Amino acid sequence: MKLLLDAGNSRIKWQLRDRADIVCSGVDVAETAGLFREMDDRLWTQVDFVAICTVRSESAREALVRAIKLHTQVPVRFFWTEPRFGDLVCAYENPSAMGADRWHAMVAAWEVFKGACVVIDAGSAITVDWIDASGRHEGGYILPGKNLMLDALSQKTARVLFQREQTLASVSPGQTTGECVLHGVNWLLRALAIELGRKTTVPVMVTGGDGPYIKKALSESADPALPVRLSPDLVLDGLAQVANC
Ligand SMILES: Nc1ncnc2c1ncn2[C@@H]1O[C@H](COP(=O)(O)OP(=O)(O)O)[C@@H](O)[C@H]1O
Ligand SMILES: CC(C)(COP(=O)(O)O)[C@@H](O)C(=O)NCCC(=O)O
Ligand SMILES: [K+]
Repeated sequence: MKLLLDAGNSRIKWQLRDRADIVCSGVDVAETAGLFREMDDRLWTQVDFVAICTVRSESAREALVRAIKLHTQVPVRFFWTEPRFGDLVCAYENPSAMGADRWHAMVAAWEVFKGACVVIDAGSAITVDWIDASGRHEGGYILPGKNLMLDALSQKTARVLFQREQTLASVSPGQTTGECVLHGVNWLLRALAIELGRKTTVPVMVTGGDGPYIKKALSESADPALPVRLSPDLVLDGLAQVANC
């Protein structure tokens, strides 16, 4: 069985897969021993390969390897952005500079649609990437995600004081600082989805922690005929494909 990891800037998501079956899974913020609390000794003996997609720092990458080596000595391999995978071709002149999460998300989306599509990953950062009908990556955008926007406001202003409430989905004009900030960020995410829905004629694949919010806004605003698919494990799906498991 293959252990697959997607180490994003906020959270590390992992799954133990037996081909397409997800046998065990977990998520945590840090690469500590507790990351794999859902695994037991019996499952660890069944792991024969570890595949990792990371956008974290080099020191975090090394810490992750140490955390894995506490449990298993099987090969651990990192997968980075490649110039191409099958028909999918990276737009970057220097593909290794593009986040490996973006690449593996695109690999998985291309496998699903096998045609022109947009991939939006609403994680710590929000990334939007376009693929044309031939598999050529046309390019994309990188924007701050919801938490990063809230962090920027609380750290770079003196008097914008608010509590975080992740569940608040309203976009009505706020009447307290907290409402103004939280509704404002929701409004921006919604505006992004509406703009995407208005401009896009090709299927949209959505992933990331704030993916459900983007998907909902897209579904409410775009042409009902526009295919919009939410796939929370998109990066792991792409990684599984590239790692050939
Ligand atoms: N339990 C949660 N912990 C952290 N972020 C969450 C959680 N639930 C939703 N989110 C949202 O998800 C975003 C992070 O998404 P995620 O896909 O985990 O990021 P990354 O891939 O960068 O690690 C945050 O901006 C936040 O708004
Ligand atoms: C843009 C990202 C920060 C997104 O990461 P995430 O929000 O999923 O943690 C990551 O893909 C990254 O570090 N990219 C490197 C720069 C680039 O893609 O051009
Ligand atoms: K992201």
